[in-house]
Amino acid sequence: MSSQNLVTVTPDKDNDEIAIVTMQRPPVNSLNLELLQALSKTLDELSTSDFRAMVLTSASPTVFSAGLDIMEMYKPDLKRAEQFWSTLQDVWLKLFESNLITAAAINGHAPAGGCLLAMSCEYRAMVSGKYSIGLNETALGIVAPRWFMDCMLNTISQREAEIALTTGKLFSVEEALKVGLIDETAKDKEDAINKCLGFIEKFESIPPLPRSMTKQKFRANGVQWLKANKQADIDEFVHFLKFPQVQQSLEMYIHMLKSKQNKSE
Ligand SMILES: CCCCCCCC/C=C\CC(=O)SCCNC(=O)CCNC(=O)[C@H](O)C(C)(C)COP(=O)(O)OP(=O)(O)OC[C@H]1O[C@@H](n2cnc3c(N)ncnc32)[C@H](O)[C@@H]1OP(=O)(O)O
Repeated sequence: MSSQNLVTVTPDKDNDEIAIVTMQRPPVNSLNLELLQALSKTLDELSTSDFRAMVLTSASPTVFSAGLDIMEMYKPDLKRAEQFWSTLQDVWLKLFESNLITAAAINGHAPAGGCLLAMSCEYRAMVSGKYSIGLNETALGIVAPRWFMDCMLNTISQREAEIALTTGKLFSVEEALKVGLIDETAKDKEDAINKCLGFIEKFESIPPLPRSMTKQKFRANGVQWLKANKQADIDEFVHFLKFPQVQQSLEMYIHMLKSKQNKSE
């Protein structure tokens, strides 16, 4: 699939000022460099378009996004790893600070980087079922960067976030609702999108500029650090990937994912 098709933008059928942004990198929307570049380009285009709101969702029937593509971190080409991390930073900044009203229709699992994308939006509706969401990095032997933590702190309490991150917790849908990691549950993807549209409707009579400026002021603390430390954060990521223990943990995790597949055959 060409990178142009990795993300689609469709106006909502009843309101052409709302963009339905769909990630479609089968099977699990793992965030590789090309999907991140497609997301980054889409966010640039939306920021200068007539759209005033967006709903982020996925074309997969059971996965919103499986997070970062582990193959980008396992035995990486270091130049590509730099570009990969820099693009992830850009996607986060563009989504977290977007002028648009942003909502996520989480139609399946959203671990790690998938959770980050959802938390970067202003509102989350998640389909009920045996899905999970959270920042599970420590369970994989890796450390979520500071700005992932800041993003979670914009969503749930510091205490819940610290316990969740240190234990690598993946929340069930019900648990996520209880701590406020998601705002509502939905019965299916269509219902999740409708709930996002309901959230967007709240701003019908609010002028867009003061709205987005207010949002950005709330979010400024989280983004200031990354803006001031972008290159240091990239260097830390690349340095981190060079540790043999990190590569071993990733190898074991990849093995676990593949053997899980074999077991169910
Ligand atoms: C600056 C300081 C240092 C910073 C250090 C790094 C910080 C890194 C920050 C974020 C990290 C991440 O985002 S890591 C990714 C974390 N993601 C996960 O743990 C999820 C892993 N996947 C799953 O649990 C499941 O796949 C699923 C629940 C999402 C879906 O399950 P399902 O049964 O539907 O699908 P399969 O498990 O059979 O998977 C299908 C297929 O996809 C491959 N796969 C799954 N996830 C990933 C992934 N994240 N990256 C790459 N590939 C993935 C899986 O292996 C299967 O592949 P094959 O069909 O080839 O076997």
